[in-house]
Amino acid sequence: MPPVIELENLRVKLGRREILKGISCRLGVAGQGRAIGLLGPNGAGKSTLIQTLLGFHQPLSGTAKIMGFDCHKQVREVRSRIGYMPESDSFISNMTAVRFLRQMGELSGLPKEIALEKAHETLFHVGLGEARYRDLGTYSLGMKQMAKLAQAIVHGPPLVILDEPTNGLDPAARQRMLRLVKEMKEDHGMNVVLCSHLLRDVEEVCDEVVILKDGVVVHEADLEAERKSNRFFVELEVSGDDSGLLEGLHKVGADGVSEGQGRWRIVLPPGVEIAVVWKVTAGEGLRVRKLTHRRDTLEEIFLRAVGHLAKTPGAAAPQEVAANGGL
Ligand SMILES: Nc1ncnc2c1ncn2[C@@H]1O[C@H](COP(=O)(O)OP(=O)(O)OP(=O)(O)O)[C@@H](O)[C@H]1O
Repeated sequence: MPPVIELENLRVKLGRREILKGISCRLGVAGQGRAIGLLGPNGAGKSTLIQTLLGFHQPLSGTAKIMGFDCHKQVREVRSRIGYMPESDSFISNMTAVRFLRQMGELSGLPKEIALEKAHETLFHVGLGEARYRDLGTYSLGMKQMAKLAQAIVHGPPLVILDEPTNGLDPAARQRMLRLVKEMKEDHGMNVVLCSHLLRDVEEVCDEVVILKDGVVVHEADLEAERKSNRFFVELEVSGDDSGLLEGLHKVGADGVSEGQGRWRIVLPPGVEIAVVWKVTAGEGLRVRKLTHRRDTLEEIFLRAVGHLAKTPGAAAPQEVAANGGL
């Protein structure tokens, strides 16, 4: 199956600065509803990449393709297959939602009557049915986000790019937005690119992630596969002579790093249960003072990729970072 997005040594220059510095990756699978998280610290080049996919920037070299179509040379083919929800508002404020959506549908190639029908249908779908005849300028922030989502999907594109879709939403509205995104991929087979600073959102809906930093891809991860693998990270504190602990761990297929003073960081591979840690420590005659375990989170994957966390468990982190679920 061909990828939905295919980047081949993509370089993009804005003004005199090279922003994307040779990006190559294959994301999504045509015909399968998958969500791709696009992550990166501020200034990494995410918006530039999105704008290049939408055909606004001519690559300095290399190519960007969507479903096999070149984003620069075949803009019309590409745009008819993409729905785009921008981060900033892009409404005509004294226009009703239904009229706005009909126009966006028409601009995306739908015939007039079909565009009107789809406008009504989509506004009901995102929960704005009752407010569809109101001017967009009177909408609350949450309603505006939903209207932006609606205009991105009104023409039923196979690929939807969402830039910070949960920005400014309260918890209930955020859940509704994420549920709609999941439905888009699971029930309608759409591919979704989700660009967000909220790793929790990406973790909740995405199947794969690509992390950019300074215009290059620093990490790609298949979250689906990571979720299936049962890798556990264990933080252990023991008292007693722990000089034989590492060997004991290796014997059961686990690995660990001593942080000194009885503190250990241990990685358990798939299929190895936490109980083995108790067994090994008992075998070594050690007293367990503390044992906590958790899975590798997307936050850790992200921080490692952008260089804020040590690459191996137990090694000192080069920089302190706030671990609050956002970037
Ligand atoms: N028109 C432009 N001319 C020159 N440099 C630009 C232009 N637009 C953006 N840049 C620079 O390109 C770099 C990448 O910007 P971009 O907006 O793509 O990053 P981003 O990952 O989307 O960041 P953020 O998360 O803050 O939105 C930044 O350093 C920015 O200052």
